[in-house]
Amino acid sequence: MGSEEVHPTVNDIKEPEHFALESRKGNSFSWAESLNVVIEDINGDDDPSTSPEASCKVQTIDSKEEEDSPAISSPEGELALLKAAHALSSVNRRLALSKFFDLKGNINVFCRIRPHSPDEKEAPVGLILKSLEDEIEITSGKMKRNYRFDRIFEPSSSQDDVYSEVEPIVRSALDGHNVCIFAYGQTGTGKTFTMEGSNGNPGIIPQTFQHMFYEASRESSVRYSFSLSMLEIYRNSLRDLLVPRSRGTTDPHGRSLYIQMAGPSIEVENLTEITIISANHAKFLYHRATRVRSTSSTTANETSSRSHCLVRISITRTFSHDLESTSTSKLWLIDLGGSERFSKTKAHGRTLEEGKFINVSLCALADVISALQTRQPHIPYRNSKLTQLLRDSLGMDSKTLVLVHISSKEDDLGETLCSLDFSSRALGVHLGKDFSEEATTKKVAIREDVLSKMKAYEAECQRLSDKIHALEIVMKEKLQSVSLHEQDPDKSDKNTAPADLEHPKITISARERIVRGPLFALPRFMASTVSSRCKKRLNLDSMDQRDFIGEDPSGPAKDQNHKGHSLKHTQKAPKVNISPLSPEPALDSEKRLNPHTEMHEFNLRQEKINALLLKLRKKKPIKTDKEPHG
Ligand SMILES: Nc1ncnc2c1ncn2[C@@H]1O[C@H](COP(=O)(O)OP(=O)(O)OP(=O)(O)O)[C@@H](O)[C@H]1O
Repeated sequence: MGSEEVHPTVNDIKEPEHFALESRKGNSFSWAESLNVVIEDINGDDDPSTSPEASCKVQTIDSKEEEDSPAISSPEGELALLKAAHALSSVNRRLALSKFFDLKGNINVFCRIRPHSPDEKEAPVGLILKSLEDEIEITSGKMKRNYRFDRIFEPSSSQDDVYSEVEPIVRSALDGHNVCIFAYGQTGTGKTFTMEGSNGNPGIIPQTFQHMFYEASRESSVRYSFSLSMLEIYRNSLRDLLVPRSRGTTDPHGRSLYIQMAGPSIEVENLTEITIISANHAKFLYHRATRVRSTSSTTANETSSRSHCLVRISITRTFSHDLESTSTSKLWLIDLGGSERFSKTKAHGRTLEEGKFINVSLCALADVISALQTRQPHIPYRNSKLTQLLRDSLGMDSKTLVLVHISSKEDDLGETLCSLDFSSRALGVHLGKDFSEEATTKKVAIREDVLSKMKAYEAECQRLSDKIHALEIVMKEKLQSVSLHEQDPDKSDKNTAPADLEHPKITISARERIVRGPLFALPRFMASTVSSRCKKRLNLDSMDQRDFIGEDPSGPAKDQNHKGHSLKHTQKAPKVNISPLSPEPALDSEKRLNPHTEMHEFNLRQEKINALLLKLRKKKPIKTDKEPHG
């Protein structure tokens, strides 16, 4: 009997991403949990004969047993089982993440308090600012006010503290959700510091680049491709930051950017989009783009941002069981222009105009978030370019995180209260949320529990991935030694254990391996990486790889050195799509996840997994007679 007919393959079961997205509908949690028990039962972690280590051994089983347990009587079967377990852990992780957001809500508001800068000549008079768990208490004279947040970062909090709380939301963008992360606050309170960071103290944006590529390298059933766009909204008009700006025009090619509705999704016509091939590549492009951002000196900040700066990462996922099947999500990382009180900043002329535009669009954003929080039938997206642009990434199943920045200086009290009021609206604290101590403690405990489960599933995924890779290496070695034997039996006999030859079914020909798809594909370490595939396709005329591969281009000296390359590169036409993973355009609104189709697929796959597990359960322990190879 051909092994393909006998062995359940990962193609039957391996695609968890579709159904993971529908975790909130139906009973997927209990389903996943019960499957987990079954898998553990079969896998028998405590039983050395069925442990993944044992999978690396050549197994001797009688033919009766082989018939009964075809799935794991061979390395291929063992691999299928490991991949099934990996897929399941992956589902569990995604379900835990969805549950986490169910508990937290799709809109989260954090607060970061800026520390006093060491070079401030006199110690500033501070507000009596207490942060009690998730609450801030402001006392100034007779005034005392309390504000709630999902999370508060004290002045002593590090960039890593912040990113560890942001990480789940970035993870959910990788799982297919649209995500917006905003830095909001008064001028000079540290928005750019939080988003961008400094040398040696990277903020959310560089850490996200790093995280994305790390996660992509760990995934075996989904391939990711990422592309980057950057724009600013300056005085209510859009500017592409990935093209060089010549004096007096927003775009040397004379193109204007238009916001367009493409079905349910929003596109920006003429916006440059560059496929990014590594975290360093992304950082390089980011730093180059920020140099053309509109900034000027104000009383509050020497390099005050006079616009909203938006980084858009389009994440295209290609499912390895079906290369035709792709989905694209958007991750927006937004450094908003600073909110201002003109009586305080004494702004005039152009600076005053810029400030007005910023304030108007911030109000529009607050209105949209507030309408979403209170589930209004009408969401006023059209009131500003900012909210029009983010229409498909705010609301519905998208995740939103607002990081409100405040100063603890008494002098900034007015601005601080404005920012806190904005956050109250966004968080909906006055909308009858149950904030009793008991309810909060309970909620926090559940959240922690879900989060720790999620981390445990992540660790499990990693463990299984390692085992899969180890087994693939062993299989590959066997395959090589058997092909050697076929070419020159005398030579290869010396290297090949007789037991190997007793089990010729592991000798899958190269042709078969291709036909049989990803399960039997080359081990991961031999396959070309995203980066190498991209490199091949990349037009080296338009992009100097040395600019970003293996080096962090963020340093000013380096930026200078590469100015020539940058300019050359930015002359490219927009929408550079050199994705090696999908022949389709990186952005395909048609293929965005449809909840109904997803649910249907979920049910189908659930049935398949049940059938497979029933089959696997009949298996008896396998006797082994040889130590692992690798
Ligand atoms: N948490 C922090 N730790 C250390 N330094 C900080 C922190 N937050 C802000 N700063 C410093 O404060 C200064 C102003 O910060 P930043 O430029 O990030 O403010 P901003 O809110 O982006 O201002 P604007 O709206 O005017 O652009 C910078 O020198 C920055 O390095």
